[in-house]
Amino acid sequence: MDALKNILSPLGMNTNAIQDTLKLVVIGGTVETARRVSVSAWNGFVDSFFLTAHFSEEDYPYDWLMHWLSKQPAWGRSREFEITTRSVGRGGMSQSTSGELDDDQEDEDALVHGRKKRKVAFMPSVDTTHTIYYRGHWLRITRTKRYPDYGHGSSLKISVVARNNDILKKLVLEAKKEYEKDAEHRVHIFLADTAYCCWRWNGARQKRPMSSIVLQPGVKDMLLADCKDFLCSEEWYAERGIPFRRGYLLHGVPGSGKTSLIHSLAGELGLDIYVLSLSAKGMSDNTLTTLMGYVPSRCILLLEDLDAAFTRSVSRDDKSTGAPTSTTSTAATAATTTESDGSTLSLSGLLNSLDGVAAAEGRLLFATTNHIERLDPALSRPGRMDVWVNFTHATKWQAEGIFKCFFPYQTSSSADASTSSVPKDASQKNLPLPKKKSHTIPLLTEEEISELAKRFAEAIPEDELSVASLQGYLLKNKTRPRECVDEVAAWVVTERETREKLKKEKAEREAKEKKEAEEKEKKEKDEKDAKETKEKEEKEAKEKQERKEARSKAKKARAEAAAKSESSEPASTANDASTSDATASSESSSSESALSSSNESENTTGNEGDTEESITSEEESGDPADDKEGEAAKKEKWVAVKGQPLPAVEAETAE
Ligand SMILES: Nc1ncnc2c1ncn2[C@@H]1O[C@H](COP(=O)(O)OP(=O)(O)OP(=O)(O)O)[C@@H](O)[C@H]1O
Repeated sequence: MDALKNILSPLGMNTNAIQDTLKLVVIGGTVETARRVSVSAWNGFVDSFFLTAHFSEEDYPYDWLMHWLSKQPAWGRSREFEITTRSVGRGGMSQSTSGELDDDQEDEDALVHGRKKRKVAFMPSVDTTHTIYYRGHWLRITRTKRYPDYGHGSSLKISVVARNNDILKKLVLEAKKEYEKDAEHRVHIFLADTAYCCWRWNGARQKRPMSSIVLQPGVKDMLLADCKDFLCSEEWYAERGIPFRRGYLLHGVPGSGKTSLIHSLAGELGLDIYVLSLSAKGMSDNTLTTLMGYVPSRCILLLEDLDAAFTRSVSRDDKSTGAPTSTTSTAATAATTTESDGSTLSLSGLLNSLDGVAAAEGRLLFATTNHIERLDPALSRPGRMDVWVNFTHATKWQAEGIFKCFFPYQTSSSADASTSSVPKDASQKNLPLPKKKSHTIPLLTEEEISELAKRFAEAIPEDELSVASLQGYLLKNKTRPRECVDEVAAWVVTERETREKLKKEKAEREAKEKKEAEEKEKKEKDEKDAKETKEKEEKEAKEKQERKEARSKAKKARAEAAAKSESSEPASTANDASTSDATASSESSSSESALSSSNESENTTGNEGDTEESITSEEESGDPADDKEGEAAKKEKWVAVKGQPLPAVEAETAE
């Protein structure tokens, strides 16, 4: 302190005030450090007595626990809330116990201004710890967000003071049972996320009763029995060494009930549906294999519009046999197709992921397609697609069935009642009763409905209209059963006309597109040809120009040589004859060497020069102006080499 005083005193500062401040800093720091150490020591001490379980949002137990917690009053009494309109967990269940903001909780389906009321629920906020008493133990529960910036990735931490983890096991089991009980009436849908190579829960749909699907007699029963039989035959498959998988190929016209049947089967069998689109952006062999590896054992794996993936990008390498291949060969064939969006998928990759080692056991594979003829036989062979079902346009039998599904009838006991009765018809026995009267449907007797259904079916042409279009017509007339039958014949005519019109328009559009494509192709070809011709002409002109320049250069050189020899001539005349001859011959040889050097310079371009020279001599003969110049040059040369025999000069000129 004294040392500090010594330092500060020359600066003229109030040393007492600074000392006090420093004391405060030191004391404060010591107290805070002591507090932190004691808190962490206490936490460590407490944690040493606690068993802790972590539940991640990506996995099912998180949903079970969240669902269970939503039923716990203590969870609902939390003093810090997150208010949400989103349903909690995959079950789509809101936090019923944590308090609803709606006044009339009973009227769940009520509409406000034509929209369904949104339920607002309280949820304990993240990063707060709640204590819940459960079976003689205090549970400390904390919900945390692992990636707060991205708004997802919640996890749950449950700690309990206990000797072993039995209490946690019991808790998870109980939560699971409750969750499954509540989810009994729903089908969970998961979609493939190609970006993160995982399955994302997409919602829970109400189960669709099998009776609402109208197919040819026996088809539904056959499929249901087959699925049930498969699901309980694991041992049978294991004993025979057959992979425990089964594939169903539902093919046929659009709007014939393929997807609806799968949803209905999932509800009946209590399975979740995992939907995979092979033509999804970023789908590759590796992504597909990884996704297949994450498919749980008892579920429905749905590959929709299988042919669409093939027309888009999937191709099969020539060598592939369609049998399961090794990873190396998959990687090799993966390179066969690469889309601009980065999707790389090969048929070998698809086959490999369907029944390779990483493929899940115990799953039911359902694939739908509108164009079975486009599928590779390796994909649809037994073992991959064991059961094939063809879906056609509506038959009269189906028309009758779907009519009965739409219009419930009254029983004799409730003849005067204003509500619909429970249908007795076997095909309608599973139809849920309407919760409340939403529109006025006249209740007809069973006989009348049967009669109307028959008349309706008679008016529907066999195997011409899709069941979806019949459903559309019935939906439009859902409150007018009698008028619906009276007007059906006219509707069929209109429908035919519309279809014809659409067909014609489509044909015209296709023809137009084809014509446009052809014209475009022709135009492109013409443009290309014109461009090529122009380029050729330009090249030729350039070459000609270059040759001309070379020629004029050569001529200039010759002229210079001739001029030089002319200027030296008077001097030579003064000398004696012998000297003159010698000089002349030496000049001539120098002019020759000048000429030959100019020729050499022309020839330095190699082969091109050779060609040029031959062309030049041809051109020279054809061009009168050049001829004149040539004559003059010859004359000059003659003057330059006079005294030498003419043929030699000519020969040289020709050179
Ligand atoms: N056989 C059927 N029984 C009952 N409803 C049907 C039937 N076929 C079609 N529908 C109705 O038509 C609509 C379309 O059916 P769905 O999507 O199942 O047809 P799809 O064959 O899968 O068509 P796409 O091949 O175009 O996918 C649904 O609303 C469904 O209720």
